[in-house]
Amino acid sequence: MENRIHPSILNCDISALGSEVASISSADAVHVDVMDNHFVPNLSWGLPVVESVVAGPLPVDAHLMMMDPDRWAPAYAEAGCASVTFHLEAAHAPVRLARELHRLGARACLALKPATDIAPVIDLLSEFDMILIMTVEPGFGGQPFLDNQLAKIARTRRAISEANLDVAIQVDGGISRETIERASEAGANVFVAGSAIFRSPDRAGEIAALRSLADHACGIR
Ligand SMILES: O=C(CO)[C@H](O)[C@H](O)COP(=O)(O)O
Ligand SMILES: [Fe+2]
Repeated sequence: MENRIHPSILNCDISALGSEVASISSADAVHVDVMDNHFVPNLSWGLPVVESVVAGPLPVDAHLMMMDPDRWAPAYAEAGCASVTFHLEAAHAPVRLARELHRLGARACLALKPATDIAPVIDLLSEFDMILIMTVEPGFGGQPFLDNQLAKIARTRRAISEANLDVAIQVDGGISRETIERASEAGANVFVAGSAIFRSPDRAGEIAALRSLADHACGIR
């Protein structure tokens, strides 16, 4: 499975959104964090900002950290996001919502906070294109990677292989040159990195370095 790098623009310079996104054009998609100050203790932006990122050069991976995604997530698919990620902890009917996102032409992704077990949703994996295993508590960029999520990544990858499914595993939070190999070895293949990329003076170089480390760690050369 191909490794993908999705820079998070959470801590980019929003006053220069166009050139900030252009600076990561070698990435596979741009990860846009939507926070509602209820599901997480932080507020970022909503649909109008996401729509302006959709108008840019990269596919948009929308990470919705919000209550009641059943009500709000379909609008992000309608806006043209390539994938829409909602949290299991906040969803009322995750399967119905995944099917609705697919009907609207987006990929559907299910996110789990660090304390949420994958076991109760193993039988639902076939409904999703991607599972997001949070490697920090959602809400803020720049937090340290939680190694205690590696076993969950490995369990999820095993379950996907055993069911012979083609489901990506995304990791988000604390991904850097120091941590990406561990996540890749455990079975992740889509890597969100915010501060590691946006704090780098050479963003294209950082994206290439992360991709290369992930490729080597899982055996792609
Ligand atoms: O979802 C998120 C936070 O809830 C962000 O995508 C994530 O934190 C990225 O930032 P960093 O790479 O700096 O940890
Ligand atoms: Fe995120």
